Amino acid sequence: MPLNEIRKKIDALDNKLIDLLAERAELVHEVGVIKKKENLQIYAPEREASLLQRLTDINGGRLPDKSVHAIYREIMSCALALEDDLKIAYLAPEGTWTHQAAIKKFGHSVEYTAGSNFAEVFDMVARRKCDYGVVPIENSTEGAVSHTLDLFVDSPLHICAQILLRIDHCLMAGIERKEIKTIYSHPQAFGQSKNWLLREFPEVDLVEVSSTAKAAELAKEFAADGAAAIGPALAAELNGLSILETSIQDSATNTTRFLVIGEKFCPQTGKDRTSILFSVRDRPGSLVKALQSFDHLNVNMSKIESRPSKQRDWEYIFYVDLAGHCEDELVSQALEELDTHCSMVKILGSYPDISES
Ligand SMILES: O=C(O)C(=O)C[C@]1(C(=O)O)C=C[C@@H](O)C=C1
Repeated sequence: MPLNEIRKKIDALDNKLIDLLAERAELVHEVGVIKKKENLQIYAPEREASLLQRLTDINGGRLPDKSVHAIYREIMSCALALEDDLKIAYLAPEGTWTHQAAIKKFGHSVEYTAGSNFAEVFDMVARRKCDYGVVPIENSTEGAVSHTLDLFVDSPLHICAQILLRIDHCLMAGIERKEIKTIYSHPQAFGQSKNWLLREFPEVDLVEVSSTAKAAELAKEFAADGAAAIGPALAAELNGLSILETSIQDSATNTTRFLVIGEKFCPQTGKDRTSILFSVRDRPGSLVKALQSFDHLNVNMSKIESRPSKQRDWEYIFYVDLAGHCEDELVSQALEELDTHCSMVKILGSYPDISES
């Protein structure tokens, strides 16, 4: 078929797509009206998870599932903006990995507000200045983000979704590689690129700052003093810096897990994850007995972290992730049993256990 004929067919299809999208938007508007009347959450991660799964199941065309998901991410982003002016809090400045994780989950049509640190992100959601916040919880090479874990202890917020984001760090600067005297970055990014830094820049000063995007801003500001930064390519672009090397992290599959925090839990989807925190009574065997609650009921525990309680020296709070939803029969029984061995149990949230980054 000649090119102009094919383009005519594409135009006709695009006209149909626009009509279909408009029809979808009408229905989404109706959903929004019902949700507001019944005081339901506008963002419905359980519905998004089942919708994306259904698209994967029916997709038999040339487009890979990843592309279909990306298109629908933006369609659902428009829906969220249409139903309400959804506001999402992330770690400032623009271009941080947290910002990129937030966009991966909520798309480009919702509003974003930057907090200067993670405590402020929690606070903006708790004070209802934002509907949801995005915070990192763990990295596949560097482990837990302890600051986020600590913030959950006193927060009334819940976890309603998770985001997995592949992290590819770049070395960026406004100067040449041989002129670099100082490299700025976030401690997690330094940790994720440790071996590369020791090999390539053993003599250079490493300065920790609050985010990788902030590091890029400093690399620009102090270029004349020999400054460079480690962080996302987007931060280089936003600050007009050159990328001197890509993919410098020690693990090729370096991935960070982020959490979406909000006021309410997410309903069951059939493939969920539950995050809890607890502290045990100061008695022999109490931690073992607490953990046996999961084993007895065959509930899989996928993660455990401990943090100082900050109330008394050598007293700890444990963070555990479980397979299943807290309303699932076995998980709920395991949590009841756990309660009998603990001085405190807090369910942080149950949310869809997505596995693709
Ligand atoms: O079904 C809903 O609850 C909607 O609000 C619609 C919709 C969609 O566009 O399909 C939009 C946002 C939600 O997070 C999930 C789904």
